[in-house]
Amino acid sequence: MRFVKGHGTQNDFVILPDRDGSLDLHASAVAALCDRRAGIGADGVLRVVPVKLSPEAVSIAESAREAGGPTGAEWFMDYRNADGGLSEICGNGLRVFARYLVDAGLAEPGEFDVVTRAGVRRVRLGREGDVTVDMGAPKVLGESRAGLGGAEFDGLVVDVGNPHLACVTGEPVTHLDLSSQPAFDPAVFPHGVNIEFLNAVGERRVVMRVFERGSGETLACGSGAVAAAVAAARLGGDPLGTWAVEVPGGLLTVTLEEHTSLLTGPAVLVASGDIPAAQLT
Ligand SMILES: N[C@@H](CCC[C@H](N)C(=O)O)C(=O)O
Repeated sequence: MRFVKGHGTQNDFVILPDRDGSLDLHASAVAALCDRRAGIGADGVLRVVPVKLSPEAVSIAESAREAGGPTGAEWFMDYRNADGGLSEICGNGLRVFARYLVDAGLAEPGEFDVVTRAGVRRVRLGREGDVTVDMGAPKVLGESRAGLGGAEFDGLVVDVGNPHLACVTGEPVTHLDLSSQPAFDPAVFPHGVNIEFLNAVGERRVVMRVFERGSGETLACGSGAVAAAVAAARLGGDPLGTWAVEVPGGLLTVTLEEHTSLLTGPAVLVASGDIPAAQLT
């Protein structure tokens, strides 16, 4: 099977074009592909499947339509974490997914909709350059705490379609040891959580690191950047506006609007090749 490798601010993905919807992707195969020594290596997998060939995507698209949302999305981003688990959304993955569709001639540059497990999301891109994705309206659900290296961090519980705990540390985050899972309250996050640690470094600018559910520390997390901007904006007293989010893999821009949020950043395809069928079983 063909694959393409891409990344968005070094949050990297194996893209699997599944144009006839026939790929039965198991968690073990995803984990093997994402293995950085024995596999291709990635933070996650993006299966590219036509909406009409995925019953799951058809039902998500129908719900969106019934709620008065967009119609006509042709592609489903079936996102999997590096451990093989499913997630609702991946902001960086969605940019890379859109870049792949345009690059492969499966979509025209401009604006189009993509079905994700978090709902239908609009993307905007040219033939090259940055990609903007509409991440929907983040929901603040309360507060919780993360534990790391014997310290406790207060955080904001933010739903960006997937679960986040955004902790504003008030001090540099570069020294934090994110080599193992930070502690969190499983009663608040029964399905796990993505945990961001962030520090304000200027006017509407934060530095962020993240420990992602199912992938460990990654060099960027798009939905995490949205959650980080929400937490920082809340502390700053102005919930709307544009934030620069510096991550180890580069720079993301998040615009918080009244009814939605926009994530902008690079999306790059770096390689392609063939995966032996035996690797996918
Ligand atoms: N890297 C992603 C988020 C991927 C999913 C996440 N690990 C989860 O389990 O929810 C992003 O850019 O948003």
